[in-house]
Amino acid sequence: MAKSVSWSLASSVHSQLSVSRHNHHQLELGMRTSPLNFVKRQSLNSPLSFSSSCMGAPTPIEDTNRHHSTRTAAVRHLVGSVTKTQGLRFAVVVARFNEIVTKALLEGALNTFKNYSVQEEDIDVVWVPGSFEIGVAATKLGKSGKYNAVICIGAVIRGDTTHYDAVANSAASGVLSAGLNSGIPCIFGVLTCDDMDQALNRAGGKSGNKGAEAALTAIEMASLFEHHLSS
Ligand SMILES: Nc1c(NC[C@H](O)[C@H](O)[C@H](O)CO)[nH]c(=O)[nH]c1=O
Ligand SMILES: CC(=O)[C@@H](O)COP(=O)(O)O
Repeated sequence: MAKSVSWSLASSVHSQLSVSRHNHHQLELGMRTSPLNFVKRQSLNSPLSFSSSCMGAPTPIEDTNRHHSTRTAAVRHLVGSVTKTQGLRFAVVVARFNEIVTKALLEGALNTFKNYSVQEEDIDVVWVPGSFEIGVAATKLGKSGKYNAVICIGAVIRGDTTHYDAVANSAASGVLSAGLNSGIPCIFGVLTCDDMDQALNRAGGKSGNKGAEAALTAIEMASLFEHHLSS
């Protein structure tokens, strides 16, 4: 049986995960300049080159981290692959409240699925009135057994009262509970913003598209569960 051993992880899985996710984002935006350019170029050429599915000779990523590294063949690192998407199924729960924002987030998510070869017939989009309702729908979808991951999209924008805090906190804990109770990754793609400008900037504006990032997270988690954590 093939063992899931990564040779290239050095100081921490988490640090490279964040670098890699950032890379995918940058890849979409076409930006390649960064102090971490060398490491990033590795991942740009070979998405998730540290992935458990990529065996072989140590990579330059490892060499750059030699002093922090505790490389050993006995340690297994299990990481989802964003390139192994075949057969993965996703549900996207979208809140209609602040629809101008949530539609743009959804579009970002669907574009990412397309870019990573997730088939349209493997995606269901489920609409709910507001972010408060996302959790219960995500729980139902997660428990249905039909999906490898559920993406939750909403936009909570601060008003004059404390209502914002109630809706934002409920949305976050609802999505968290949905994942924990269903055992299916439920991804938090709910914006919590002070004003509409902040929200639009994160829905395809100058701060990127959080829906696209949520979709990439969903793919990675779906792959992790399907290829490494299923019993
Ligand atoms: N104010 C926002 C809401 N409010 C609506 C609630 O989510 C919910 O639908 C209602 O309280 C009925 O249960 N929803 C958002 O998504 N964003 C907001 O800014
Ligand atoms: C999420 C919200 O808080 C918002 O729509 C409600 O606004 P307000 O606090 O002015 O009632």
